[in-house]
Amino acid sequence: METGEAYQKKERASLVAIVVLACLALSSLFVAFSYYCYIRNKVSKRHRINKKFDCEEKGDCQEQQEVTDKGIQVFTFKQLHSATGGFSKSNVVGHGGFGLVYRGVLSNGRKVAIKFMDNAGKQGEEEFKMEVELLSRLRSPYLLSLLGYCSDNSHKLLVYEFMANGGLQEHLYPNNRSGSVPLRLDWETRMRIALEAAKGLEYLHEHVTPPVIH
Ligand SMILES: Nc1ncnc2c1ncn2[C@@H]1O[C@H](COP(=O)(O)OP(=O)(O)OP(=O)(O)O)[C@@H](O)[C@H]1O
Repeated sequence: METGEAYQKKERASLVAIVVLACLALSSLFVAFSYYCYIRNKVSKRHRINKKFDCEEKGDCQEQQEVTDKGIQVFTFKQLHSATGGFSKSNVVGHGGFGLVYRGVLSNGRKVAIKFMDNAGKQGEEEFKMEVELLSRLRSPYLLSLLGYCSDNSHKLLVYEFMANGGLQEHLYPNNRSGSVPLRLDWETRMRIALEAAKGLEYLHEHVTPPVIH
């Protein structure tokens, strides 16, 4: 007959054995899972590289378009070059504080406005990325959205939705070089434009952190 003390000892030993076995099982599971993640990451990396080489060989890299977490596309200079017919003069639609603005058509047929930065060399990569980051946070139905950008050291460009009717400024002061035909606006339309422009400003001043004040 086992004494009560011996029985308790046995019970403790089996409890310790169970705990040790459970810990071992958990650690093996953890090691196996980490190894699985590592292999999966490696395989998908290789897959991405192969795809990149494939598309570069075939010359159709549009499908592999890089997109930031804010949904902003990262274009190559080559893509924007071909979208604007080699930045041809005939595609210049304006000139602003950033630089020349070109009309362009992306490979998927989307019409865009491409702002080509003057003196790109003077602005650092980080500074430009910060600007892109700020612009990509602006989302309002009253503002033109930034669709993407390109930054390859010597070239910095921003890609926006294209305003088919040109900017409001051209309609207020139609004798500029963009050549857009002034719209005939009734008073109701003028009031709507003024109200929506004010809503765009309100968004920039009141709903963006830090506020954009120009
Ligand atoms: N998205 C667009 N679609 C069509 N045309 C555009 C677009 N963006 C700019 N433009 C044209 O390019 C011109 C210059 O625009 P841009 O925004 O660079 O200068 P801006 O209005 O003076 O502003 P900023 O001083 O901030 O650069 C506009 O007046 C307009 O004719």
